[in-house]
Amino acid sequence: MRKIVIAGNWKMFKTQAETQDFLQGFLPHLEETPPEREVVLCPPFTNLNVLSKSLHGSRIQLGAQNVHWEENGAYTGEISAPMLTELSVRFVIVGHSERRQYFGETDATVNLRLKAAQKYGLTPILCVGETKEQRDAGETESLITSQLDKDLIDVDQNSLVIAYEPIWAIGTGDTCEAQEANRVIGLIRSQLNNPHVSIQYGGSVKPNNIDEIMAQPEIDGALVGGASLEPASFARIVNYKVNYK
Ligand SMILES: O=C(CO)COP(=O)(O)O
Repeated sequence: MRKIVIAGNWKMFKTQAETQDFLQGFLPHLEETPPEREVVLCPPFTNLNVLSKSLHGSRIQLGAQNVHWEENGAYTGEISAPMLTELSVRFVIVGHSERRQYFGETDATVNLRLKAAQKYGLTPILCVGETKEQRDAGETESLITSQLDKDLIDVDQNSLVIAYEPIWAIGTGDTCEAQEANRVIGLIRSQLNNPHVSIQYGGSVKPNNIDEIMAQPEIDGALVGGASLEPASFARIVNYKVNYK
């Protein structure tokens, strides 16, 4: 069964105090959220502890934004999978384009991180997607195929979420047309060997486009950046309406 997974990627936003304010505004809205929708928050590492206590017993799942492939060691600035699972973290974003672009993440290190996450019972959210230049050059399909081929070597597709995040749509307000996102996600699905993998769309998901995005048959959820920082807008996203016309 493909699950619906709506995840907020907070990137490098929110102190612990701001996180508490967010929860106060956001949690009441979850009463309207259909139970089959998984709601995930991926805050900065520094907020995981406070969230793991505040969310105990709540339906919100915790996610991290990165994980190292070793269990421990001399890797200044990195966090390991056992450190995350101790805080009840269930998901981890791996291979986000900002990690690939600014921090030297490669398909080889993405692959190591995916396998380490799974080894410790974390469900990775693998991000793939093309730049504007690659899209304009007609390279979207080949780029995504290459990312999937390399990233998923020896990765268990029974415990995996994929996010299609076209880089040109991230933080730009320039959303990928819902039908086009649906087409690319269908293509990603055709390259997997497990039909039950949930595949999200990410890139300028907002309250005013979530209904159309979620109406697409191939799209199983969303990875939301900016619009997940504000309680009312993230609430509208997780409470998307299914009767979109
Ligand atoms: O990168 C993203 C989620 O991982 C998308 O960010 P925005 O929703 O701010 O475009």
